[in-house]
Amino acid sequence: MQHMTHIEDLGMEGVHAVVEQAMTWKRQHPGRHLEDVLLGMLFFNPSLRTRASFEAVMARAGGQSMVLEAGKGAWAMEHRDGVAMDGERPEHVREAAAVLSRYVDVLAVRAFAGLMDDAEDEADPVMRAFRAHATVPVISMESAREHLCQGLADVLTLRERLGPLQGQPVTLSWAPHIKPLPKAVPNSFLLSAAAAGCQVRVAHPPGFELPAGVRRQAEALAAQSGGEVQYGHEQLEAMAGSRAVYAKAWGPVLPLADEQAAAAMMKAHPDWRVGAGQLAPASADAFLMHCLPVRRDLEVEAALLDSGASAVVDQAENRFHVQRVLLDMAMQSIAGRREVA
Ligand SMILES: CC(=O)N[C@@H](CCCN)C(=O)O
Ligand SMILES: NC(=O)OP(=O)(O)O
Repeated sequence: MQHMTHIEDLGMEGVHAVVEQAMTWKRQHPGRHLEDVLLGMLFFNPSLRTRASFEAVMARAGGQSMVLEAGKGAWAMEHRDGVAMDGERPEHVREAAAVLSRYVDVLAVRAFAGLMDDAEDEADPVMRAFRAHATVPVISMESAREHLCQGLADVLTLRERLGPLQGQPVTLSWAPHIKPLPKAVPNSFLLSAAAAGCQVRVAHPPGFELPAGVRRQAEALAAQSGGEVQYGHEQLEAMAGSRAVYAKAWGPVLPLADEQAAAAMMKAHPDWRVGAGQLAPASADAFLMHCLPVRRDLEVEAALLDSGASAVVDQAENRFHVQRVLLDMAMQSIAGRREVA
């Protein structure tokens, strides 16, 4: 049984295999390869693309999906062990994961970062609890540490537009926001682009460093793939000659003294908003990436989003294509031992 929640579940070769298979299936539809498969989706947070793309894959491939929202329709859920459940969460992940596993073939979970403590978010306690207690494959729909499906769709987008990715310079740029956002998307872009062999440049103002464990892992993947990872505080410098510019808001290094200080840090660098000026030092055919949803004229200039340089809708489409492959791999990993006939 194969869980697919973190890049370590796939490794460098797995990232490559998923992206190449997705490219093949984009050209040649694989048909109803998920016939009779039931996907359970459990959301702790809102979603447009993730929910719609997983539901679309299941419908198109002959399977079915069911959606539950923890704390909204379904019970609010505790994930910690060893605590008396005397608060607002009546259900524990231990039972929820075990019970849902009796109904569905694959369980997909979205549980964003708590944004209180970087070490805790990096340890990814909610997703790890589902991995530990589900008896069917678990797929992450974004957790505290990573957004695996997004990172894979991002690499597919790069691969389609740039061809072989070895040594290709791509820039991940921090962007302003009204409040701290999770680091899962930048973490996963860094990890998957490094695994794909890119020269990844990460630019952010001081105080927004990505978690040390993620950076170490990205460097190890780059060493394996022949890629490279660079960090800097100069946005325009990081753009020079870049083939793609990924704009993303993420929160400061935590724990921070108070929420207001964190929000102030997010608003303190309005000149980091990504627009035509930021793309100017990049290569002439450089394109804009963003995982969406994006705040127009706050994170990214509306005119750039509306221009031919934007790849954000293609990126969102590619979620469908990589998830189709992940679901197929999940089913292959349990061939012959399904819980429900
Ligand atoms: C606005 C917001 O909360 N964005 C979330 C989700 C992005 C893609 N799923 C984030 O930045 O992680
Ligand atoms: N990019 C992404 O995961 O979008 P949603 O949050 O809308 O699912």
